[in-house]
Order: sequence, then structure tokens, then C-alpha cells
Amino acid sequence: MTELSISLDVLTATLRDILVAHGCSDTVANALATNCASATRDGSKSHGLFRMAGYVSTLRSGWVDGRAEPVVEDVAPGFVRVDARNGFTLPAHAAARSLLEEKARQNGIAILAIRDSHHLGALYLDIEPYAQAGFVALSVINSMAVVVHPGGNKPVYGTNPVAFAAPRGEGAPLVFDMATSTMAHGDVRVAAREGRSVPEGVGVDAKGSPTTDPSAILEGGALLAFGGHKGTAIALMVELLCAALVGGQFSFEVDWSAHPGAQTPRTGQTVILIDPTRASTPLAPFADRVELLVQSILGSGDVRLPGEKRLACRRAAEAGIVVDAAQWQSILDLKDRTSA
Ligand SMILES: NC(=O)C1=CN([C@@H]2O[C@H](COP(=O)(O)OP(=O)(O)OC[C@H]3O[C@@H](n4cnc5c(N)ncnc54)[C@H](OP(=O)(O)O)[C@@H]3O)[C@@H](O)[C@H]2O)C=CC1
Ligand SMILES: O=C(O)C1=NCCCC1
Repeated sequence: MTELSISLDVLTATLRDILVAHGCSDTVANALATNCASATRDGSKSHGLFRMAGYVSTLRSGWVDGRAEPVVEDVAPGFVRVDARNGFTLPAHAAARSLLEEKARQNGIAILAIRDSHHLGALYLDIEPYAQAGFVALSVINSMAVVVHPGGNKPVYGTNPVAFAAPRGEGAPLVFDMATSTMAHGDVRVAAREGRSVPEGVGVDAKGSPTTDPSAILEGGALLAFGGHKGTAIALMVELLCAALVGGQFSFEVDWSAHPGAQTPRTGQTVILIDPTRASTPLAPFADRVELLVQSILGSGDVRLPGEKRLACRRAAEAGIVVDAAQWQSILDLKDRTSA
């Protein structure tokens, strides 16, 4: 395999150009390219460069509006709503970011509810900046129905990720980001593309029988939630927070059949921001308590914190982001692609 080393700036600018060539406004292209390039830098196989073809085919299918202008609504002291107007979630979120922070500072807590939006990226990148600014942040998104309820024979949930970030005082915030399915749909697709099987327990085939064949999961089968009924309950909660609460679609309501090539679920996102200085205990400031727990975890054995791998990739990428040359060429080819 031949590899290339590319800087984050070049990577972001190249992706931005491709997205603009396929109809995105500069603002939208910038938000998507930054997320995609940053996830690539941080080592994501399923939500970095791999997603560029999906962005392009979705834009070409007419399913999403790459030039949508989100409408930010200041609805209550602790509540911001955004109508993404069938555009991407990332620019809708960006448009509301400063108002959300202002409200969280004033009230101690604030909620952002984004509806009619499309998110194809890694979620932690949305909330990491909040923790860098001193907030505790939690975010959830629903997607398209690919996960079955235990005992069910038809997918109802999305892979519904949950991301959480907390400031640590010194150093990078503590961040985790996980699909509530046993495996992200993107990782199952990457496994299928590379001809690898997936671990037992990840999914079932079209007959509902357990399988390790990623194609059987993708073609008529389904993913399972992590941890059986417990992870399922979290996937259910994500549906309620992203659809019922914000006025978005449930994952099972996403119907892109009239738009062949569409890959971005049209759903919702919720972000909850907390100013931990308002909740400081008599024991110690929040950051000190986080540090105590972190040190206790790190001292408990041969363990690592969530986010450590991502940060190690990010450090390694300071010298350049290493990409597979063939994959990079396929990304460059997207600029001139004319089919969905
Ligand atoms: N837009 C969308 O609708 C969707 C997006 N996604 C995205 O897919 C991405 C991948 O999700 P997923 O595959 O579930 O993530 P992983 O299962 O790879 O990781 C989940 C979390 O657990 C941490 N972790 C992994 N291994 C360990 C370990 N041994 N010890 C401690 N912590 C560990 C990871 O940190 P680390 O990074 O350091 O490994 C990460 O924070 C996410 O970024 C998510 O946002 C997923 C579903 C839908
Ligand atoms: O990998 C996943 O799972 C998803 N990622 C982007 C949106 C659809 C689901």
C-alpha cells in the first residue's frame, strides 16, 4: 500500500473544494470539510475520508440542501432551537454555538435542539470545543433504522451515538463518543469493503440469525444494540431526545427511497451544556474531582481512558496525516464525479 502525508490545512481545503463543486455553500462546505478532515486526523476509518463519497452522492441525489440557511430560535432562557431546513447539522450547530454558550453561562445549563438536519460525521468533534471552553457537554443524534429492538424482526433504531466531554483542568478534556449499536454502521461497511468478517454479536442476517458476515447485516439484516436491552434503552432515549423532543424524524421514519444515493439521515441532534462552576461541591472544583477520578482509573491497572487513542493519532498527525494513496486519488476524483 502506498501512503501519502498531507497537512490538515491541505486536507481540509481539498475536501472543501469538492463539497463546493457539488453544490455546498462556502459555510456548509467548510463545516463538513473541517469535521471530515479532523476525524481523519484523529484516526477515524468510518467517519473521516470514507464519508466523502457519501456526502457527494447525497448532494447529487437532491436529498439534502447544501446551501440551507439554518434558523436559530431563542425560545427560553435555557433553550435554543435550530431549524436546519433540510441542511447539514454541522453548520446549523455552528450558527447556534455562541448563543448556547451564553445561555449555559447565564443559567448554568442550556439545551440546543436541532431539527430537520443531516449528520454524517463523528460526534465528539461537535462537543470537544465546549469542554475546551470549560463546559460539560453531552450530545446525541439519531440516524436511520438499522438496529433491532431485542426480539424484534425489523430495525427501528439508528446507530444513535452518544458523545460526552468534560474539562480536565490541565490538558485535553475527557471525551467519549460511541454508537449505541455494537458497531457503527460505517465500520460494518468498511469491513464489508475490505472483505473482513465482524465479531459475533454485532448483527443478524435477513432471517434474524446471528452472522459475522457484514454484507448479510447490511443487506436485509440488522445491527444489535450494545449490551442487549441496556444499550437498546439508550438508543431509545436518543430517539426521544432527537426526534420527539426536537421535532425531528425518528430513525424509522427516514425514507430516502426517492433519492437514490442518499446516505445522510434527515433527523435531529440534541446538545446539553452545563457550566460546572455553578455546581461546584464543597469538596473541590469540578476539574479537581474529574482529575481525582481519572487518576484513580489510571492507577487501577493496565487501562486506558476513552479518547486516548484518538489523541495519540492527533499527536502523530502533527507531522502530517498519513492517507492511503489509492483512497486519496478516489477522493480527488470525486470533484469531477457526475453520477449520484
Ligand atoms: N453521525 C452519526 O449518526 C453517527 C456517527 N457515529 C460515529 O462513529 C464513531 C465511532 O463510534 P464507535 O465505533 O461506537 O466508537 P468506538 O467503539 O471505537 O469507541 C467508543 C468510545 O470508547 C473509547 N474506547 C475504545 N476502546 C477503549 C478501551 N479499550 N478503553 C477505554 N476506552 C475505549 C473510544 O475512545 P478512543 O477514540 O480513544 O478509542 C471512544 O470514546 C463515533 O465518532 C461516532 O460519533 C456513529 C454512529 C452514527
Ligand atoms: O456509522 C454510522 O453508524 C452512521 N454514521 C453516519 C450516519 C449514519 C450512521
